[in-house]
Amino acid sequence: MVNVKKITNQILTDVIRKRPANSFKGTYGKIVLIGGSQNFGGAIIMASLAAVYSGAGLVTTITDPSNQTPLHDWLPEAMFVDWNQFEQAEPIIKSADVVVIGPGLGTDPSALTLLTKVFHLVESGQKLVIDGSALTLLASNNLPLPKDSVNILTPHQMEWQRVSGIRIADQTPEKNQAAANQRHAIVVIKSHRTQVYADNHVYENTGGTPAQATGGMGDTLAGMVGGFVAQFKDPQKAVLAAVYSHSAIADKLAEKQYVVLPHQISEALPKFMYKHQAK
Ligand SMILES: NC(=O)C1=CN([C@@H]2O[C@H](COP(=O)(O)OP(=O)(O)OC[C@H]3O[C@@H](n4cnc5c(N)ncnc54)[C@H](O)[C@@H]3O)[C@@H](O)[C@H]2O)[C@@H](O)CC1
Ligand SMILES: Nc1ncnc2c1ncn2[C@@H]1O[C@H](COP(=O)(O)OP(=O)(O)O)[C@@H](O)[C@H]1O
Ligand SMILES: [Mg+2]
Repeated sequence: MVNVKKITNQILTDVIRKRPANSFKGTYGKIVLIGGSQNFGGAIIMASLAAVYSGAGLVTTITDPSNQTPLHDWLPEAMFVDWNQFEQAEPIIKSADVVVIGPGLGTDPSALTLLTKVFHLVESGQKLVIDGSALTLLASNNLPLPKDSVNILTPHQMEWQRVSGIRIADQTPEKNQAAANQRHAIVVIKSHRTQVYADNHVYENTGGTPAQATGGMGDTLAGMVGGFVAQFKDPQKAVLAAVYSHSAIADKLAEKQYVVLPHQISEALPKFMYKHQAK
């Protein structure tokens, strides 16, 4: 039997450090987010919002040009690169600490081309968060994961079924762990009680509310995971802290509202992280 450990609020002070006085934006990581087709622009905007509001030092969003103006309306802090201009995107991807790919990426041939290029570009020392359409493309094209990066997959149960071949009804901790180990990846399987598979350990979240069941909630988590791993040393713990924070903020908001909007989670992050940073 696999031992499933609970993720509790202890993870917050373990991970969220007090910012050293002698620091600058470079201290908090360079992150690139790739996604947002013409129809799914909101997904990459929500993910980018989460990355900036969780404290990532420098954020660049590589997306369809139709998203430039709404991105900057929501988030002047993010830089924009047109995903059709790969020669501009390439050096930015190469120099990133963290790459998040997939929110609203879509699954057309140009999305697959972009995903494949990114998989070839990422190197050791980089962290790669693979979410949404990127997971669907990975599964339908049988793409091998990049070898050298730290790979973090954030599927919901159906995306995990596509990636692993394990049907939702059969997604037991034993089977999930074997599939995560085989991929040498940190896997966040999202559901009403999200589980994290990392380095032969299994963790289960203790928070979360049906008020979170709204489009964009996972895009927001992908941006948070990116923001946390960009800043905090241990990628596994950073992922656990992001998963916990995402639902803890939602639980708090849901005490007084029927539905929690993804951008409200991002907006609450700076105060939440301030409150729960290491003393
Ligand atoms: N505003 C936007 O631009 C939005 C864009 N989105 C993007 O749309 C693309 C497609 O993602 P979707 O997830 O919507 O579509 P998918 O088709 O990939 O997955 C949804 C399917 O999975 C099933 N499913 C089973 N268990 C589930 C679970 N625990 N959680 C969620 N679904 C489960 C659903 O019933 C549904 O049939 C992604 O790139 C995503 O990032 C979505 O995030 C929605 C919002
Ligand atoms: N009933 C629920 N209880 C707790 N968390 C939920 C519930 N429904 C959805 N969530 C959370 O919302 C997020 C949904 O992710 P995902 O399906 O990828 O959304 P999207 O792709 O629309 O952004 C996950 O983090 C999941 O854990
Ligand atoms: Mg999703």
